[in-house]
Amino acid sequence: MTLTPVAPLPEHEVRVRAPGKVNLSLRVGPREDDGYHAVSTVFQAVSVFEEVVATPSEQRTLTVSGPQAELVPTDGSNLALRAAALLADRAGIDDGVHLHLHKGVPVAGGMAGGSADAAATLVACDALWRTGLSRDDLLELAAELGSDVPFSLAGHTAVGSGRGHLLTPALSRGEFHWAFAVQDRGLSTADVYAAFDDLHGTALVPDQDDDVPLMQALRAGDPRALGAALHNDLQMAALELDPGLAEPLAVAQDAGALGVVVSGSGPTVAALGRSRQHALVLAAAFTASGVADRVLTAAGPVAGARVVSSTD
Ligand SMILES: C[C@@](CO)(OP(=O)(O)O)[C@H](O)COP(=O)(O)OP(=O)(O)OC[C@H]1O[C@@H](n2ccc(N)nc2=O)[C@H](O)[C@@H]1O
Ligand SMILES: Nc1ncnc2c1ncn2[C@@H]1O[C@H](COP(=O)(O)OP(=O)(O)O)[C@@H](O)[C@H]1O
Repeated sequence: MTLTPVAPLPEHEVRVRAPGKVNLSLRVGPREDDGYHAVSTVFQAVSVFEEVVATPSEQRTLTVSGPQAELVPTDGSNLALRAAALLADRAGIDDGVHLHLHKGVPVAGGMAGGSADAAATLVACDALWRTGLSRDDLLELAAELGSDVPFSLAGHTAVGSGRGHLLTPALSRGEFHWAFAVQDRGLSTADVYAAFDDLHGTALVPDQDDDVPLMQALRAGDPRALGAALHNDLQMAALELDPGLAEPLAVAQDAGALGVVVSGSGPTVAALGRSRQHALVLAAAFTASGVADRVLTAAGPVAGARVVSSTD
């Protein structure tokens, strides 16, 4: 009798992709007693992705690759490891996991890369460990990890209230095309909110009615109207901390962007194009003028954190 060698089973591996975001509108109210500002924001998930690969392991460990990987902490402060620990705790699991993050979203760039890693890790470990938690349970854990994490899980287009963590899906037609001017230097979200307080003192409570034209532009799939309605209350604070951001803002305007805005707390600058082709023209203008360390193009909206492959 001859024995046919059996190929080893592939190691169980779950691969999840989660998108970055741009805040189409970010309206900031006063700082509340919990230290957070009440916000009203309209998020759009864009096709710049983080990928998280989760495999079983004795310990909980992490490796990182991609542009700016050296800027990402690999200790317990990493949002992905915090997400795995929180999920294990809530689900009563003490399995280890190895997480590999491949970063496509700028680090500390105002596009929620860390939040995307956390959301992707919740989805990956939930699948690996078969926790049986519901989507709503995962959204609750996401909100504990950070204000932007629920949106990274949900994706598409949504209005965020509270700290930005309470989401209402918003209607949006068609695709919008963006060019992003990315900087190697990051901006700390906490510092930008503190600079906002210094500039504005007692901010007004944000009013969602201010975003009616923006919501109409989304429903109509009208990039010109969307460009005119882009708004970011943190932009002045980001410019105060990083005056050099005036340059990519001006370059995009001169190159005919339909609208240009600092993404979230910055320093990434987002420029809206008329079409995919026009977004490439805007990206070329960023590159030619030397105002960005890296340039990306992307389309939105796209889905939130999703399993892309699983060996089991
Ligand atoms: C500005 C925004 C816009 O979407 O995104 P980023 O630019 O960071 O991507 C968000 O409000 C950031 O969300 P996120 O990055 O998840 O922040 P968190 O970890 O929750 O908070 C980091 C710090 O930011 C400040 N913070 C955050 C959210 C909020 N509504 N008010 C705040 O004052 C607090 O000082 C907090 O300690
Ligand atoms: N998985 C992660 N990826 C990136 N940064 C992380 C991660 N976990 C923790 N951090 C820390 O969070 C900071 C902000 O991260 P990031 O989410 O990229 O930016 P932003 O909040 O501007 O969207 C980083 O400077 C880094 O110190």
